[in-house]
Amino acid sequence: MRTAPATTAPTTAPAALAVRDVTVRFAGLTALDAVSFTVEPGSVHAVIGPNGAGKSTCFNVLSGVYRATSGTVHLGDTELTGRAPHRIAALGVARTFQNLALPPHATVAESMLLGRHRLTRSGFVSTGLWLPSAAREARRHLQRVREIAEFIGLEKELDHPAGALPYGKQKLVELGRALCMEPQVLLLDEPVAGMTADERRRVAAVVAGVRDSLGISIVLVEHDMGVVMRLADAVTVLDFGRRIAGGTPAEVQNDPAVVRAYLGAQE
Ligand SMILES: Nc1ncnc2c1ncn2[C@@H]1O[C@H](COP(=O)(O)OP(=O)(O)OP(=O)(O)O)[C@@H](O)[C@H]1O
Repeated sequence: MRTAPATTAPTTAPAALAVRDVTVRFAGLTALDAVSFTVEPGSVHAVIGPNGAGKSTCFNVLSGVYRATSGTVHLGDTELTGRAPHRIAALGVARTFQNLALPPHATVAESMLLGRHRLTRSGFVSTGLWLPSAAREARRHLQRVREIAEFIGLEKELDHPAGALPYGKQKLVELGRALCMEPQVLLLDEPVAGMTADERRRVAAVVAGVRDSLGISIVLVEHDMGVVMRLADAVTVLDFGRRIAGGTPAEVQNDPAVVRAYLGAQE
């Protein structure tokens, strides 16, 4: 992996993502029950738990897809609770999807450029008329896309159709697109699911690089315990919608409640 590209994000102090007493109820079922945790700036925070524990629900609340029944989510002083997904993205919380969500015929560069949309000042009219200011802006965005592609090791594929790349690289394109939004927080939904061991290692290295070189906080919902234990600085463990443990990977691994939850899930 290359050295980190300088960020063009606003130079505000990195903010913590604070989840406080978040409850989500679906018709009689409590999917999340007063869950609290804090994602420290520049850390990888994993949310784990057996099937049905509430991980996806938590992810969907953070990204604005689900509305919490009660509780709050803040990024620094900014309240994210109840905002629409595009507003949350604009406030600096970008996400990737569990299933691939790339436009079918776009190149890697075009797919990543989509992530620049909210940072684009020129409207469609000036871009369509190819005004010099719009052309300058387009060049700047493309340059940034190139830097990020280099950072994630996709610079050679920029002009390839994204959909024709191997699965692992397509997932990296999605990650690149999210990085193109210059987020403060990146939400990764099972980033290594369905990957080969090589692809998993590569994605894990890129995620570590995003934290270490770009200082972006990462919330990781992931089933692969090897990846979680290697990458995470902190782990929140959910079971039946409740937070049953939290701490470093080593701490939660030896927590009797966590062991019980996972053993119970295998019965
Ligand atoms: N939209 C929904 N409507 C009704 N119930 C839901 C909805 N989304 C999730 N649930 C329920 O909430 C609970 C938590 O589900 P969730 O998908 O968040 O768990 P998870 O930890 O992500 O599970 P998995 O590891 O299997 O993906 C489950 O009982 C699930 O059936």
